[in-house]
Amino acid sequence: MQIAIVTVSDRASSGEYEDLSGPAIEAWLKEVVTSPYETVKRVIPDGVASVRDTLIALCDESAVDLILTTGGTGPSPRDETPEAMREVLIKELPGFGEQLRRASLEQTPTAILSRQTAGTRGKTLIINLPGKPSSIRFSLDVIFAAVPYCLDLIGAGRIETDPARIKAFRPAQ
Ligand SMILES: Nc1ncnc2c1ncn2[C@@H]1O[C@H](COP(=O)(O)OP(=O)(O)OP(=O)(O)O)[C@@H](O)[C@H]1O
Ligand SMILES: Nc1nc2c(c(=O)[nH]1)N[C@H]1C(S)=C(S)[C@@H](COP(=O)(O)O)O[C@H]1N2
Repeated sequence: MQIAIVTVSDRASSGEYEDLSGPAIEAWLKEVVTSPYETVKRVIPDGVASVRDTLIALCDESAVDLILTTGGTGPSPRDETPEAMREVLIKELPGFGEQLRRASLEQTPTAILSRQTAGTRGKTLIINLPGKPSSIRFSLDVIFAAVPYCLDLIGAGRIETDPARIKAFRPAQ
């Protein structure tokens, strides 16, 4: 089981500030995922080509099971993660973005500005999260129950979670 964490940020990738969002994802996974996995980390600039090429390489060459991206989903000119997703995904799973916006709107009115989505390419599930480090824990908390079953369905590796934190939902077969 390989999980990739991709930080999409011009300033974090240039060293203007320290990447805090990637490490926040890593810390959350450490707390919640109880089955063995390896992490692959990338910190890349915004832009369609940068995000598309990184995601395609992680799917097609590294064959990672799950990719969590953070950043680049807003309306600013350089926010192009969703445009890159369009060139990468074979099947879109819009429910992840819908749930992130629905839940986040109860916290902040600017959640309406987010264009996060998710989907699959081969046996890889890719999910976008917002860029703000403080949004990571909340975002993963509201979507992750559906992730292990989605990985089962696409033939990716199996994930177990600490049920005290996230109860993975697998419908009875
Ligand atoms: N990876 C990150 N690490 C630390 N702080 C971040 C990161 N991504 C975003 N932030 C913080 O959250 C704020 C809002 O996030 P947003 O995604 O709009 O960043 P941004 O201004 O587009 O970053 P950039 O221009 O570098 O891509 C940023 O101003 C920054 O303070
Ligand atoms: N839970 C949560 N969702 C959130 C936010 C947040 O702080 N918390 N920020 C919003 C803002 S201000 C923007 S612009 C969009 C897109 O953020 P991104 O460009 O960093 O991906 O996510 C939104 N969703």
